[in-house]
Amino acid sequence: MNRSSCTRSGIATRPIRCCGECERCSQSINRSTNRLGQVSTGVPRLTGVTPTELAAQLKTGLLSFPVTHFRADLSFDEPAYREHLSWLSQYDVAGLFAAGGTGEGFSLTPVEIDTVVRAAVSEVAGRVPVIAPATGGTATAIAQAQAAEAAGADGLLLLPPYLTEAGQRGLVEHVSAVCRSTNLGVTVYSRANAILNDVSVAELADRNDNLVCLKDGVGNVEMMTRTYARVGDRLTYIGGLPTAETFALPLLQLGVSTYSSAIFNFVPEFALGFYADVLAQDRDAVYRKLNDFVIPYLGIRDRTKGYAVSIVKAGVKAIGRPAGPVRPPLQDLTDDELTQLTALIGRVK
Ligand SMILES: O=C([O-])C(=O)C[C@H](O)[C@@H](O)C(=O)[O-]
Repeated sequence: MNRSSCTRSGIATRPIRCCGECERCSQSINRSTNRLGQVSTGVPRLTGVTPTELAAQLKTGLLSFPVTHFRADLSFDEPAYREHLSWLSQYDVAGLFAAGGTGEGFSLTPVEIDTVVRAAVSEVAGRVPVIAPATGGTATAIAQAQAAEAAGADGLLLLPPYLTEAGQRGLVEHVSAVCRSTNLGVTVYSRANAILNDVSVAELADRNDNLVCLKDGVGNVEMMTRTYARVGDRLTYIGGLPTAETFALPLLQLGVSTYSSAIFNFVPEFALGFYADVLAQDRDAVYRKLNDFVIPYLGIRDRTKGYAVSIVKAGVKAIGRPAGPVRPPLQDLTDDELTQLTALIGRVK
């Protein structure tokens, strides 16, 4: 990208891709590196969006968590994935989280995650920030963080490590080690076996300048209230419970300004309309849409564990944009459930 086509110069938010050469972009890169004061990974930033800029950007709109496309043999189907991102790109979102939970990041190898992230970075071409996943134990998550930076991702989503339970002190050290390993802005996902309390979130925010977002996958009103009371606007708060629309209106009152939308994959206009109603705090419209679609959708989703992801792949199939099967240990919806979902989607499309 040459200096004259740098899309960051002269605009406040989107698009965010940086040329890395013009005065504004060089300053941005230097400011980011100096301000973090952390050990450099030796990997040059490819985008120049600072952690602070990323946090500000993510709260300007809905967040897209695309499914990851597989062929019948369960290999990654990059052309179909890219086509899906290209189709979704006509809609206005604030960020794209590649290979997150909905994207079955937990079922991808590190090499596959790198391929998916690079495909997303290339396809999105700087229109919105691309956030890459990091998961597993600390060493694995650090390796993924560094791969994400090298791939040109704009941020990192740190997912819970697998299997083991952990205390708050251990979780703080895990998250801090990953933050120290990267210049990218980090979103930590508090969920499952890695639920952070308010004291831990505050300590993490103090210790790690590049920890910029907390994604809440718990929905504990007291804990969210305590967290916002203690940490305030130092972080951007992202609603990340399964089918996040369900909780979006009440969580807005608790400082959670945006959320990850899995249904955006197959009913993007409905998802964006819902988000607009939430922001406008239009209770009647939100509850109408919950009754029309979201609550009946939960009725199908809750039939089997793991369906929160499987039903999204079924949704894209229902609208004629199949993304292939889910990988085990998830299982696909039955034909009967797919028929019910297709009818439900027909009510709001
Ligand atoms: O990492 C993920 O995909 C999530 O857990 C976010 C989802 O998009 C969730 O918020 C949802 O199902 O709406």
